[in-house]
Formats: sequence, structure tokens, C-alpha cells
Amino acid sequence: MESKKEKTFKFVVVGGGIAGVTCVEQLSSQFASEDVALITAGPHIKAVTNYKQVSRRLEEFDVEEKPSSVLEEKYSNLTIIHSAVKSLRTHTHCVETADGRVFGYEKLCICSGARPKLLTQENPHVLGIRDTDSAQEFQKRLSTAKRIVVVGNGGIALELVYEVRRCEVIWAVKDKAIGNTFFDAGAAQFLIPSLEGDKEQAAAPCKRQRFTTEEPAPDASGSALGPDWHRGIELQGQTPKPDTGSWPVYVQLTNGETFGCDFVVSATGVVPNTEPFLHGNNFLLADDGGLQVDDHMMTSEPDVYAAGDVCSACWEHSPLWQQMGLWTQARQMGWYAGRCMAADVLSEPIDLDFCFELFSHVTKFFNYKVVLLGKFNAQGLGSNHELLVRCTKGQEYVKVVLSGGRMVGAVLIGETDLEETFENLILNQMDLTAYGEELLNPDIDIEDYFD
Ligand SMILES: Cc1cc2nc3c(=O)[nH]c(=O)nc-3n(C[C@H](O)[C@H](O)[C@H](O)COP(=O)(O)OP(=O)(O)OC[C@H]3O[C@@H](n4cnc5c(N)ncnc54)[C@H](O)[C@@H]3O)c2cc1C
Ligand SMILES: NC(=O)C1=CN([C@@H]2O[C@H](COP(=O)(O)OP(=O)(O)OC[C@H]3O[C@@H](n4cnc5c(N)ncnc54)[C@H](OP(=O)(O)O)[C@@H]3O)[C@@H](O)[C@H]2O)C=CC1
Repeated sequence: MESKKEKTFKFVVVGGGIAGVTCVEQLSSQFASEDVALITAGPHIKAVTNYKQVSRRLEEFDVEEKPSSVLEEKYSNLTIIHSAVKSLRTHTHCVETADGRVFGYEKLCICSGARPKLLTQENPHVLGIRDTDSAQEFQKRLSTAKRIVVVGNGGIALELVYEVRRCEVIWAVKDKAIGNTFFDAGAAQFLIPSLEGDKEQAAAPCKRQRFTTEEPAPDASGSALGPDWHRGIELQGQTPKPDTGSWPVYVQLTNGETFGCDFVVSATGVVPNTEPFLHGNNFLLADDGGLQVDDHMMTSEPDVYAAGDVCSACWEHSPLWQQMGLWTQARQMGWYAGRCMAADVLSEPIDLDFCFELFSHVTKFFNYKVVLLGKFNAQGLGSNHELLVRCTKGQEYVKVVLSGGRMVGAVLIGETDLEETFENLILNQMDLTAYGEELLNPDIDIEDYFD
């Protein structure tokens, strides 16, 4: 492959999702006179727009799919190659693309994302949702569906059961409460009425959900969708009719029930897209199949970095941070990987970025603003923690996780206006023992309290 090299770039980034684009922008701007390449399988790239720093650590932004020419116009040293990488030779520092071209690199960053981990492979009645194509396929199939089964209890399932209209949705959940990847049972309880509310009934007179609490028995192309992916696409089925007794597919659950449906959405997590890079190389993989990266986003292969959903952060984490497959983390990792690659080339030292100090995520579920901070579900704390909860039905749910009298995490649902104060309390690790439950007393203006 070495002899066929068409061109050698100083930096090559693989993947036009948010991690890859952020990384390549960082490198192209810092090294304006060096050749940089972005190799991506899809025709479009993802761009961060309307970036807003909500507080010291919380950020919000929109993500837009754009033609890649937008990037090439912005950076004259950037070349975009539209083809999938089919193999990598780390010992000769080159990649081969599906269209047979070979490119050399000095430093490479793999940002190839992840793909849905489907319940069953190659069953035409089981769909995953990841990119624009799969979302469109879902929309098309939904338009003629009377009943679907959604399997999984994470972000995608939460969004779907709320957004789908005029179609019976059977949500198969193996946990005791909904939304296990984001919420505890208390928060889940707070959110449940939103699924049964009058507002929904008015918009979708035929919408019905049925919950079950047992799981059923039993090629990545574009970038992952992101915030508000369902806005602007009609997620509407056909009005449910009486069960005719004949469905395209049947799902048997471990609680013994069987449901027929038009199709099944497998919202059961993702697997990192690593295959094209593994053969012939010695990448260390984490338990989740991601490329292991150290605190400089470096994989176990020399001059190869990784960022976003494809990688697993294997440095010793801050006690207040954990990795999740999220838009924000893809951006932060892509940006930091670019800076680490630059520091390496310039032989400059670089410290782990402060964004990895505290986990923070702002999103929306069931039309509520949701802010998650630190060890929001007491992850890894065992019994060594206490919880304070304040809840006003239909308005807000506030949960604080304390360990040794110090705040280590929080879940804020609704317009609580507490995120900045709590973020500061978590970061400064102040001993809050003296305040006890007063911490969540709604009659106290907590901001003034700690100023
Ligand atoms: C339906 C849905 C809703 C979501 N909602 C949210 C949300 O509200 N908030 C949030 O924070 N996160 C959300 N996420 C998660 C978020 O989208 C991902 O964590 C994030 O997009 C990961 O970015 P990435 O750049 O690592 O990977 P991706 O966006 O998956 O990009 C990977 C890129 O690599 C390219 N690629 C793959 N293989 C190759 C190859 N061999 N050669 C060349 N190119 C390749 C792909 O074409 C793509 O351009 C959602 C995800 C989904 C699926
Ligand atoms: N607003 C947001 O922030 C959103 C973020 N996302 C992100 O996009 C990515 C993909 O989302 P999603 O697919 O929902 O993945 P998630 O990882 O969020 O959730 C997967 C869910 O499926 C469950 N599960 C896994 N295997 C099975 C099985 N065999 N049977 C039944 N249930 C199973 C998991 O349970 P268990 O945990 O017990 O394994 C978990 O509840 C995630 O990284 C997610 O964080 C997606 C949508 C919205």
C-alpha cells in the first residue's frame, strides 16, 4: 500500500460527524500552511451552530448537516475526501479508501462514530435509528404503521415514545422505571404523566402507549443525528384499528406476552465503528468495543488518535465525570484531540482539558429541560451517598447527590434555574453538611445563599 500513496498529509481525520469536523477545524486553523484531510463516508458533514456557553461547564448548540464545500471554502489547506476508509496500516502510516485510493498521514485521528446495536441483524422488521437515512426509513415505515414496538430504555426510546403520533406504541422496557440511562425511578415517575397527558391526547387522539417491563427474547454510513432530530420530520402513523390478528412481525417478551406489530425499533444502544481500522494493527479495545484512548486522546498505536463515539476514555477519570455517547462530548473530544495532535507536533505539553472535570449535559425529554451534572445517578458511589429531592408535579424535579456532605451530582428537570449554582457547588466541593435539607428549600434563594 505504501508505494501507491497518492498524497501524504500532515493530519488526516476520519469521519465527518461532530467529533471529526471539530478536530479538523482545530487543526486546519492552527496549521494554516500544512495539508490537512478529512476522509468521510457520507456526502455531508455536521457543523456546530449557535454555540452557547450556558454556564462554566454547560454548553448548548445546534447541529446542522452541511455540504462539505462549506469547510473547504473556510480552510484553503483542507481537502475533503468522500469515501469510506476500508483499511489502515499504522506501521506505514497510510489509509486506503473504498474507492481504492491510498493516503499517507503523519498524525491520524479516527472519529468514525458508532452504529446501532440492533437486537437482531438482518431482520427487515427491526430498525435502528442513527443517521438521516435511517430516520427517513423510520418515518416512511411509520406512515403506514398501526402499531410499533420500541425496545430499549435510553435516549432514543425516550424521544420516540413521546414524539410518535397516531400509532400505537408498545414500549418494551426491561427495567422497573423508564429512561434508565438518564434517570432514577423518582425522575421517571415525575415524567410518566407527560406520556398520558391531555396535551398529547388532543394532538393525537389515537395515541396509546402500553408499557411492559421485560425485554423481548430475541453499516454505518452517515453521522449520528442529534438534538431535535425529530423536529421537522413527521413521526405519524396510521390510526390504530382493532387487532386483525395478523402482523408482519411478532415480539415475544420475557414476561410471557407476545405482541404483533408493523415493525420493531431497536433503540438498544450503539457499537463503535472500529472494524476498518483493526485488521493488521494492534489497537487496544475497551469492554464496550471502543478504541482505548489515553488522556491525550491517543490510541495504543503510534500517531493515531481517536475522538467521539468510536473511542473509550481510558484515563483515570475525574470523580465527577463519566463518558457517554453525547453530542457535547463528541465536540469536546474532537476539539481536545486536535489540540493534543498540535501539541505533539510542536513538542508542547498539554493538560487534560477542564471539560473532563465535570460531566454536564443539557437536553430535553418530554418537552422538559433536563440538566445532568456530575454523578447524577450516584454512578459508582455504592451506598456512600445521600439524596435530596424536591418535586413539584408537572413543574420541576430536583435531585441532589451528596457524598461525605459534598455535592457530587444533580438532576434538574424543568426550569429550575439552579444549574449554575449547583455546578459551582459541585466544582468547589464545599462541605454542605450544615445546610442539610435547607439546600432545596424553595423559599430560600440559594444563589444569594452561596454568593
Ligand atoms: C437519534 C439520535 C438522537 C440523538 N440525540 C442526542 C441529543 O439530543 N443530545 C446529544 O448530546 N447526543 C445525541 N445523540 C448522540 C450523538 O448524536 C452522538 O454522540 C454524536 O453524534 C457522536 O458524534 P461522532 O462524531 O463521534 O460520530 P458520528 O456522528 O456517528 O459521525 C461519524 C462519522 O464517521 C463517518 N464514518 C464512519 N465510518 C467511516 C469510515 N470507515 N470511513 C470514513 N468515514 C466513516 C460517518 O459517515 C460519519 O460522518 C443522538 C444520537 C442519535 C442516533
Ligand atoms: N437527548 C439526548 O441526550 C439523547 C442522547 N442519545 C444518545 O444516542 C446514543 C444512542 O441512543 P440509544 O440507542 O437510546 O442508546 P442508550 O445507550 O441511551 O440506551 C440503550 C438502552 O437499551 C437497553 N438495552 C440494551 N440492550 C437491550 C436488549 N437486548 N433488550 C432490551 N433493552 C436493551 C439499555 O439498557 P441497559 O442500560 O440496562 O443496558 C438502555 O436502556 C446514546 O449514546 C444516547 O446517549 C440519543 C437520544 C437522545
